[in-house]
Formats: sequence, C-alpha cells, structure tokens
Amino acid sequence: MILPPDPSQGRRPWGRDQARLHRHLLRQPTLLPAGGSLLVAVSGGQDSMALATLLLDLQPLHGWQLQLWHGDHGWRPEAARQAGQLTLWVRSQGLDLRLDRADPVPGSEAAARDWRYGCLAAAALQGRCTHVVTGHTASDRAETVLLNLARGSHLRGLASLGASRPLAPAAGPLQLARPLLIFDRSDTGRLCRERGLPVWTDSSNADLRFARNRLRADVMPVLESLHPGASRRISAQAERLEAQFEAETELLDLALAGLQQGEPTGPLPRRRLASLAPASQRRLLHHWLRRHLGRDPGARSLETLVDRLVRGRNPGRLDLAGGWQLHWDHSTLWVRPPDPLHG
Ligand SMILES: Nc1ncnc2c1ncn2[C@@H]1O[C@H](COP(=O)(O)OP(=O)(O)OP(=O)(O)O)[C@@H](O)[C@H]1O
Repeated sequence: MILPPDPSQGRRPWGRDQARLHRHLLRQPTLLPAGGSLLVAVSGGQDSMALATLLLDLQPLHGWQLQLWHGDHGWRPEAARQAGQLTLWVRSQGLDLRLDRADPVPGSEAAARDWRYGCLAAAALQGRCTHVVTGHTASDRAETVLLNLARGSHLRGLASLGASRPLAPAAGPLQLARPLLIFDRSDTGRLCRERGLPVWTDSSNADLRFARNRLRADVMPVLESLHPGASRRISAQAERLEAQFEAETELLDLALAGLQQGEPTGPLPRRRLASLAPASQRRLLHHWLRRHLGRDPGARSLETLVDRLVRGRNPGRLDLAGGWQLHWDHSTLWVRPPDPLHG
C-alpha cells in the first residue's frame, strides 16, 4: 500500500517517481531501513541530484537522518566552483554538504573510485551513518553488464553493481546501497527537468576515449531504439543472475556438506567427486577453494586442477595464489595454508 505523505511533515512533492521508490523500499526493507542514517554521495550529475531529491521527498515517511557528501577530484578547473554551487543548493534544502578535495589528484578512474569510497567510508564512520547511498541507475548497471560481457568476464561479473553490498571489510557493517536501480537515465533526466534541479555536467563524461562513454553514446541508443527499455531489462537480468548466484551458493554449501559429511573446509573425497559430471566437479571445486582461500581461486588454477585430476590417479600438488597449496592423493584433496615462516 502506498502511504500518502504526512502533511504535517512538510510540503515535499509526491508523484509517480516518489511512489515507485517508496514501494520499492517497502518491498526491500533492508535496503534503506526506516530510521537509518544515510550518507548520500552527490556528484552533482543528474542521477545523484535525482537521488538526493527523492530521498528528501521520502524522508518524512522513512525517518532517515540524511547527510550529503561530495568529492572534488581536482580534475577540472571548474570543479571547485561547481562544488561551491552544489553546497549552496544543498543548504537551500536545509542540509549541509560534507566536501572532500583529493590531494594528490587521482591519476585514473580506478584511483578516483578508490579515493571516493575511502572518503565515504571515513565520513560515514565519523557521521555514524549506517548506509552510503549512490545514484547508480539501471543504465549504469546495463553498461557494466555489457562491458563485462564484451571483456569475457565470468558470469558472476555480469551480476555486479547490485542493490547493496558491504562498503568495505574495514568499514564494518556499513552498507553501500543503490536504490535507483529501478530507474534509468531517462527517468532521472526527466525528474531533474520537472523539478528544475541544477545539474552540473562532468566534461569527462563526453570523452569517447573511455570505453563506458563510447558504449553510452554509441551502443545504448541503438539498443534502446531497437528494444525500448533495453537498459532496464538488461539490468533486471543482472538482478536475476545475482539472485541465482545467491541460491547457488547455498545449494553448493549443501552439496559440499553431503559430499564431505563434515567441515565445509575439510578434505574432499576424490572418488565421490569424480563420480559427478565434470561441470558439477568444477563448480564444487571452485566453491570449496573459495571457502578456503576467502577469494576466487582463478579460472586458470581450476582448469589446471581439473585437468590433472582427470588425467592421473597419482598424488599431486598445485601451488595457488598467495602461498596456498592444494594437495591430493588417490582418495582425498586437501588445502594447506601459506607457511608463515616462508611468507
Ligand atoms: N565526485 C563525486 N562526489 C560524490 N559522489 C560521487 C562522485 N562521483 C560519483 N559519485 C557517486 O557515484 C555514483 C555513480 O557515479 P558515476 O561516475 O557513474 O556518476 P556521474 O556520471 O559522475 O554522476 P551521476 O550518477 O550523479 O549522474 C553517482 O551517482 C554518485 O552517487
């Protein structure tokens, strides 16, 4: 049920976008929990301006504490002026803007992203926030899916940019939430126009040397004209894949428990494993190694392993990344952690 806004709480606008986001949040109550303390990352672009505005509109219904954050990478001469204008707009909404300036200036997109998330984690911790919120939309997710597909990434790479994840292991329970994945870029653009929001364009978004910008400028419009709503459907497909991987992880845990009849990181019985179809063996080995190593074992290690296990019955050993070792004899496979004395 969509609750109308409480008139005693102010006169924020209410329309189809607010109703849609509100419904989405009611359906996923852990995404931005009522009463949570949210740090909203605002670049000044149309997506995060729409995000800040929608969260301000819904704030009376959800009781959030809102704080806004902006990062100035120092890349463009006009960035400091834009940050000043953004500060004024945020103040006009009754909030303060936390501002960080990069020093030294990050040398790449990846370094800029690391710097932003580092600042966001620190600011969130300082401001006692439970969630960092970004303005990623279905369009961003669709672009990520297509770029990963073109690069030949593992299927799991196609499920990236999900609705939420822990921000960083060091940031404890702090979550990164992306509530605007139900909207695409045309929705946020329309909302900004309808509300007369100031939008600061980033000139580097037009630079066609960046793969994402070329995809955005040349590929997405073609897909959208062939199949209107393509971005949203590609993004929804990634969402389904993500859910499928979650289910698969649980099922693999059950299968491992059945196979081992004990500890999920204990030894693996080789003959019982070999009785399964090669694809199932590969999935189980991958999952078992992930449980040990705490990260992906890498496609190459897995292929080498399966190849050697299938070819011979003899004992063997495979060196894995980070000093880990995998051993096997005719009946069992087991993993040895890195030797601290030879690290
Ligand atoms: N300089 C920044 N300061 C604050 N938040 C940022 C900054 N850059 C990116 N973000 C956050 O990350 C999200 C995705 O970043 P991305 O670079 O894809 O967006 P953008 O094109 O810069 O801007 P927008 O998404 O606001 O249109 C943004 O919606 C915003 O929440």
